[in-house]
Amino acid sequence: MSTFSAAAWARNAGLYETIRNMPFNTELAAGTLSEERFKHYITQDAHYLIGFGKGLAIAAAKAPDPERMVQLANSAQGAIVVERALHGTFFADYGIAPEVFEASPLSPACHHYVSFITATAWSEPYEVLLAALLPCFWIYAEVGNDILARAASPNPYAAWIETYAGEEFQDAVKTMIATTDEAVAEAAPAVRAKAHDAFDRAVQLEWMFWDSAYRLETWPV
Ligand SMILES: Cc1ncc(CO)c(N)n1
Repeated sequence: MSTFSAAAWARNAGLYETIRNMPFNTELAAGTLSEERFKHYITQDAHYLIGFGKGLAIAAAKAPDPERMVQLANSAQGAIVVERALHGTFFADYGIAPEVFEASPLSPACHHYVSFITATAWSEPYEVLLAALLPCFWIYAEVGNDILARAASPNPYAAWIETYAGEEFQDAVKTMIATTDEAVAEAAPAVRAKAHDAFDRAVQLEWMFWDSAYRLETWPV
């Protein structure tokens, strides 16, 4: 049987192609993405990263051995470090005041994604939780590399691109893939099937997150 990650990626290869060609990512690479759309994105992403960090911290608590605990706890910290960077430099550069951020609601797509992660974190076993968190790493590593390869230079979004195409993030992703494969390899078939469902759902939610930023999504009522 192939590794979980190879099977999961193969199931989502078509959707990954769709994601990398989304207007948000194409325009970000070209440097033509509107500031309004990028601001919507980083505001929602700051909200998202707090939920993502919480999911990773719960995964750390569920980990079967101290090595994995430390790794996942470090990733939880990493998510908050990126969130702080958004809050610091990015919010300052784009004129997003802290109180404006505090008062901003999660968009429907962000709310859905964070709710999915926290529900999975509290209700599902370790293997399924890792599978739900893996696309957040893996899709960004692939999209980051893909955008870097075709990015216009200079690009107003260079700092964002470097975060995800950078070696530190790329290494964290490789470790997360290995950790997920190791966990799912020992899981019962029913758990492996749930892990696939969680991975597929997270890839869909990644698409929805970028799409919602592009549409400047708000609550309809
Ligand atoms: C929505 C989303 N998914 C994944 C990442 C990468 O951690 C991010 N910053 N935001």
